[in-house]
Amino acid sequence: MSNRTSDLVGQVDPAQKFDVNALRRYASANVEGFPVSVSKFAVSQFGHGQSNPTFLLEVHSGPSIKRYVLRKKPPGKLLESAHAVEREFQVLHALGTHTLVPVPKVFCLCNDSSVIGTPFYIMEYLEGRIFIDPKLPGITPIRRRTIYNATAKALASLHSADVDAIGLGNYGKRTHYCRRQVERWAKQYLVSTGDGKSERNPKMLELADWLRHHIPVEDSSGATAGLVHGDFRIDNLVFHPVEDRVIGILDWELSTLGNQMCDVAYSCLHYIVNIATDDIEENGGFELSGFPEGTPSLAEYLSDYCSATGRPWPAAQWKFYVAFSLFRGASIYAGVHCRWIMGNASGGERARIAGQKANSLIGTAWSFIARESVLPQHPPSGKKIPIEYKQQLENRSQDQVLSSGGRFVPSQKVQDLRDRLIKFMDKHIYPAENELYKLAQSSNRWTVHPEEENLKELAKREGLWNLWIPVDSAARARRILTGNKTGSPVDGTPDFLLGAGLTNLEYGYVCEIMGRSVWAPQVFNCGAPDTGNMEVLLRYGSEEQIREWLVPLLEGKIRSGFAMTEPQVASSDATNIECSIKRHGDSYIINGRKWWTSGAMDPRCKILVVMGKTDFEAPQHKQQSMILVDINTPGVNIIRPLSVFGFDDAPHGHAEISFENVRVPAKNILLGEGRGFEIAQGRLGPGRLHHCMRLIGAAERAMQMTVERALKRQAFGKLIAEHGSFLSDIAKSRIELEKTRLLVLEAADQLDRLGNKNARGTIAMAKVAAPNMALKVLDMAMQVHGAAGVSNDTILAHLWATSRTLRIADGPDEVHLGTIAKLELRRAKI
Ligand SMILES: Cc1cc2nc3c(=O)[nH]c(=O)nc-3n(C[C@H](O)[C@H](O)[C@H](O)COP(=O)(O)OP(=O)(O)OC[C@H]3O[C@@H](n4cnc5c(N)ncnc54)[C@H](O)[C@@H]3O)c2cc1C
Repeated sequence: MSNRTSDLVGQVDPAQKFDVNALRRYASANVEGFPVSVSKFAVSQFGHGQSNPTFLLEVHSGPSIKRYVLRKKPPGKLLESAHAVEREFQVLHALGTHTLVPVPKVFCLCNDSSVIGTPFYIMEYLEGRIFIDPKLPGITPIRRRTIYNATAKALASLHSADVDAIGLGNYGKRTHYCRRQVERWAKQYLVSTGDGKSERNPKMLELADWLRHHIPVEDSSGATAGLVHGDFRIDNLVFHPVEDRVIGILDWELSTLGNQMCDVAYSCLHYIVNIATDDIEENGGFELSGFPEGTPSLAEYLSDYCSATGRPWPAAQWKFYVAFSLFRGASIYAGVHCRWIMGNASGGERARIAGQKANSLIGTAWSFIARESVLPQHPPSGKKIPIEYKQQLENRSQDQVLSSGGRFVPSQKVQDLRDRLIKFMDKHIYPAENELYKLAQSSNRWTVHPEEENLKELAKREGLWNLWIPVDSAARARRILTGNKTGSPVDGTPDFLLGAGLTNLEYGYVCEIMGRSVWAPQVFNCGAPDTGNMEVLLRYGSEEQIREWLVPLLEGKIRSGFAMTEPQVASSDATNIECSIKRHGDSYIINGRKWWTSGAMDPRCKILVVMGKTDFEAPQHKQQSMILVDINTPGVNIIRPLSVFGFDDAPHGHAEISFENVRVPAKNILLGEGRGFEIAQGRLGPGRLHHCMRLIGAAERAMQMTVERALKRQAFGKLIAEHGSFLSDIAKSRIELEKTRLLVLEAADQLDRLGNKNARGTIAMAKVAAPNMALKVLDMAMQVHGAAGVSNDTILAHLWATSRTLRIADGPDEVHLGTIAKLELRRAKI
């Protein structure tokens, strides 16, 4: 069984209390995005872990609650070089900024002890699961293997960090790590034991001698050197709330540069000894007490690590590394016990038995040294990959399209962007979903959650911004904004606003990831209807329109709406539209009624693209025009928000709006009178495909949730995953999803190569196929989730409602089917 991170907190230990008001003042001045008006500031303490006291900060501001984690040095006199929170901050900052190693984001470091008594830092709170017991009780055997594999991969990822490239080149000395460590922990042991302290064990001093004489040669060459975590155990990892992958590696107090095999051995100690917090028995590890079903053997775990890092098999040196880890553990426990005796250990009563645990580890080290063989000469054969491991590899290939060639294989650049997006979603979007929903369901629903704006800034900084902008449209904007005739990037241009230079096909691979959450697209400034409206301005906007409206939209400072559909006429046929746009001197006067103007309820919405008729007598497709209307213009009346199966999509919303004698400057017309249809075609092609791409992501999330659920829940004596009907449903869903993904990518590719008009048939096919596929997959997912699936406790119902609207919005299925059929018949006639 796992613990939710939030379950591990309790009241603050009286010995650890500090000035909460001083902390609050400091945080509001130094933590970016810290709420301005705080109604309640609650502090609780994490009970798990015994070294640097760690606290949960809950900051209430109106209906929203933000959570942070604070880590500080313990109060009182401390052992030299221990509890270095400054170093923890440094390593977390470097890894979080420059690598994909899963770590919580850090906000600020305070070295000033006058604030709360000791230095401290504040970091992101990760909502997830922590497995305190390495036996993983309550977890199905097949998931145990995945969790262990994820652990080996997390260790491999941190060991693969290029410390010189990320500013940690001087974080420690790389060579002779073990030699220095043996001396350090021997010395620490002496300091912690003796008169009036923990009782000294002579076997520990002998153990230090044995280690001094068996240090591996690689320790002096630095061959196994790099970033070392120093306390890498499964209970220092936060796993995703439902998925079996690591989202955060915690507790970096002992990190440094050095011999990474020490980390590896330490992460395996539960195979050798029972390190459960309140058990002091010797030699009680998995190898003796038995493996919980599904757990990989030590050799299999090591082999996972070695293949992820490309490390040689460590059979020859293994005895040293394990003995050293036990030795170091014993010294740490002796230190904890010593601090308990002196009355300043965080971790309270558990610290009391730490002296006995130290002796137990010393005893285990000597029995391990006495063993004849500690590891097979070679890693286990890779021939028999367990089914669940295979499954994980297959899952991986859904997220990491392997670059082994083929037509729809993204470039390295796109793959990198995709990886970064996946990490961003894991770290920031999924954990924020609940908070965002809470506000969207409260009486303040039509306000923007500050976290959404914070995430936008973060996405901008990480270069995950405006990725939807096609290369050609970016070039036009660049030409207009910089006067550079070639449209190629030049120094000083606002280039970060103009996307990553992706084609529509390339965008398909990344947009799909955003579609996994209804909240994600706008965080990356890639949400509808803004992208369609920005596309209109990029392609057809005058220089003045671009400067006034496009730039703030690209910056994400404002949002927009697209007002075409009207309640009184069948708007799937836009020739029916009745809204009038009449020229009067230097102005146009607009009169009409629109509904389903998405985004118009959003307080950030400042501009509407309105479609209406400038000439009711002109040929049928020349009557319509599009015009820009500032939403604050007199006569623009927001009548009500509409809802979809009860979801009003606050704060974005879908508005009914009346336009009563709305006067706008004539220069607001787009492209010219009678050009509305032409613009609509340009707007709708890519916009439709974006919907399809996001629907692939929604279906992919549903598949993932379905599988996870089916592997956890039992009905009639077996897992849902073991029932035949489920197997058939999930397989069929996968077929549907993959077919549709290929069709959507094909349409995007045709859009790039053939243009909007010539790609329209395939775009229409994708527009019909994608929502219908997503609905089927989501329906299956809801079925597997039972009643929970149709409730708002999972995201499935909202994703289903959104997918259902896309059989109507941006053209009902029948209209697209008509287009496909017409083209098919025309082809037959040729
Ligand atoms: C959540 C949501 C968001 C939206 N956002 C926007 C927005 O931001 N801006 C905007 O302007 N509009 C928006 N819309 C409106 C949407 O684009 C229209 O609803 C859509 O174009 C259909 O128009 P209509 O509702 O008038 O249906 P109608 O045109 O009345 O059509 C009703 C039905 O008639 C049938 N039908 C229509 N044409 C044919 C045909 N050729 N052959 C056979 N049967 C046919 C279909 O079954 C169709 O569903 C949104 C809609 C929803 C649900």
